[in-house]
Amino acid sequence: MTTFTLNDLARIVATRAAAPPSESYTAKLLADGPAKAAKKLGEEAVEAALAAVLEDRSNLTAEAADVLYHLLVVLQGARIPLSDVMAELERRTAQSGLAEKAARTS
Ligand SMILES: N=c1c2ncn([C@@H]3O[C@H](COP(=O)(O)OP(=O)(O)OP(=O)(O)O)[C@@H](O)[C@H]3O)c2ncn1[C@@H]1O[C@H](COP(=O)(O)O)[C@@H](O)[C@H]1O
Repeated sequence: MTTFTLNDLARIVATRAAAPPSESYTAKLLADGPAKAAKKLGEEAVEAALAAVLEDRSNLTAEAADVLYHLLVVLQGARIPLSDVMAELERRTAQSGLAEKAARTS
């Protein structure tokens, strides 16, 4: 059981964003512009979805890690703090997803 959190990784990403692109994959992705990190996020999400369909647990674990890391890089590039995303998720806990969907589509 690890104590490492998404917050810890977000802090690492924020720190590495300021590193020279030659020394950091995070900095290189961000230096290449928002479309590059967004494209990587999409690719990793598709790979994670494929692993889920194939019921490949170890690959899904690895691809899920890639998705979360690249999502944090995209958020860093957009200057959206992880806490804003968590606040949105917390707001949503007030209602079930099905109830929200029903309210939106009726
Ligand atoms: N968690 C990650 C992480 N997950 C995945 N990756 C990188 O994401 C890339 C995944 O893309 P691919 O598998 O498609 O590999 P690729 O072909 O090399 O990628 P491209 O050339 O297409 O960009 C690989 O280069 C991985 O190393 C990550 N790079 C960094 N981190 C974290 O960020 C920290 C800082 O890293 P740097 O910014 O490199 O210092 C690290 O210590 C980690 O904690």
